[in-house]
Amino acid sequence: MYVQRLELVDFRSYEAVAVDLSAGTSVLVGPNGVGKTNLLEALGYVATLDSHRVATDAPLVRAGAAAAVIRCLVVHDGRELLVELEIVPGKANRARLGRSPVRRARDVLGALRMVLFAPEDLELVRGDPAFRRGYLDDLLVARQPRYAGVRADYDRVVKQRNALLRTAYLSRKTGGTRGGDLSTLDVWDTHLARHGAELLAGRLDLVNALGPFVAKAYDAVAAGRGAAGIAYRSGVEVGAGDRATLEQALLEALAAGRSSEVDRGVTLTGPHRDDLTLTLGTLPAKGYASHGESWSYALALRLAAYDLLRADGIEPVLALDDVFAELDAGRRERLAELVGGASQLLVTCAVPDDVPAALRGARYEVSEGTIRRAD
Ligand SMILES: Nc1ncnc2c1ncn2[C@@H]1O[C@H](COP(=O)(O)OP(=O)(O)OP(=O)(O)O)[C@@H](O)[C@H]1O
Repeated sequence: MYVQRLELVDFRSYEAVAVDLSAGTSVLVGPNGVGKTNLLEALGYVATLDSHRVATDAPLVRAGAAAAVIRCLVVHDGRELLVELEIVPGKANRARLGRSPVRRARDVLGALRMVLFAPEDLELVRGDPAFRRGYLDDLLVARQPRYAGVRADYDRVVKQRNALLRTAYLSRKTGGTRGGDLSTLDVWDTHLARHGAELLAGRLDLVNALGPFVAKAYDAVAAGRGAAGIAYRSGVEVGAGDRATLEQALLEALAAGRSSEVDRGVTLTGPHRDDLTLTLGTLPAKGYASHGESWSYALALRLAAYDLLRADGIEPVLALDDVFAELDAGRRERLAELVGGASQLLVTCAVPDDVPAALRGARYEVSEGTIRRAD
């Protein structure tokens, strides 16, 4: 799979830009702040409907504009597919596939599979559990796009259940008599357990499949200095990990935790509270790993995602944002060997000499608002 053409209108710093790309390696070169990452972010948005940098859409739209458009032509198995997204902050995205409108933006997921590694990924190791949950769920969707629906259903149930608990909590706190009715909570428990079990089963399967790839990738990146291990940490007893057992376990955990949820006015049980534990040797990576180890770990998580998708028979686009400047010469060469065979590899850098010679493919110069092929 590779992106043949990318067009942006009012996306981030770009008023209007178009670039033709090819399979193999492309290096995007330019001084700091000219918009290199913005290009990768746009492609990442098409692949996940999310930015790797911001939680809301407003910053993605060029300052002063009302909406942004990302259009990209993806070539997969010799067939071309045009994907178009219009981002209007505060509203649902509009999307087209092959020029036909689709009902929901998430119907485009799967059209472009991409793994993006960026400096922000340090948060995968050092940050809150939400970063690691996001990593797992994005990969789940990249492998099986139907999980986008599972995730959306689960998020909706948690939101509505939280609203109910919160209204009751506030009503009690203010001594009111209205809004304290929790009679529908049992129904929400059933929905939460059903959708939660599906999401949880998907994540558990994923972590099982991913573990060996993470260990191998860390070993390759860090040259044998420590063994990386991942484990899913759930608030419920996962047993054999099948959906029926998980659904039952979630229902029981919700029943057991109901009084504290009512006391606090929030849903405390379910996959939205789980985490992915990362270890190096016998120690947790979070809180123990050095900066370099954390960075190698984050890179290993992305490379493992890339390798797992390839093992599934999907050849995703691989993008490395500002990676080489962080690495010593040995690690640069090792990484170049690991990623050199990608069907499409997009690399950004401010200093071209940071990129190993083995990766000097097509070269693009990025300057304020423009991009041009330079080789
Ligand atoms: N919504 C927006 N409207 C206008 N400009 C924006 C918007 N969002 C970001 N920018 C501008 O985009 C630029 C950052 O672009 P980007 O992060 O792609 O830089 P970069 O080339 O990757 O830089 P570096 O090498 O430092 O990582 C900044 O100048 C920023 O002001």
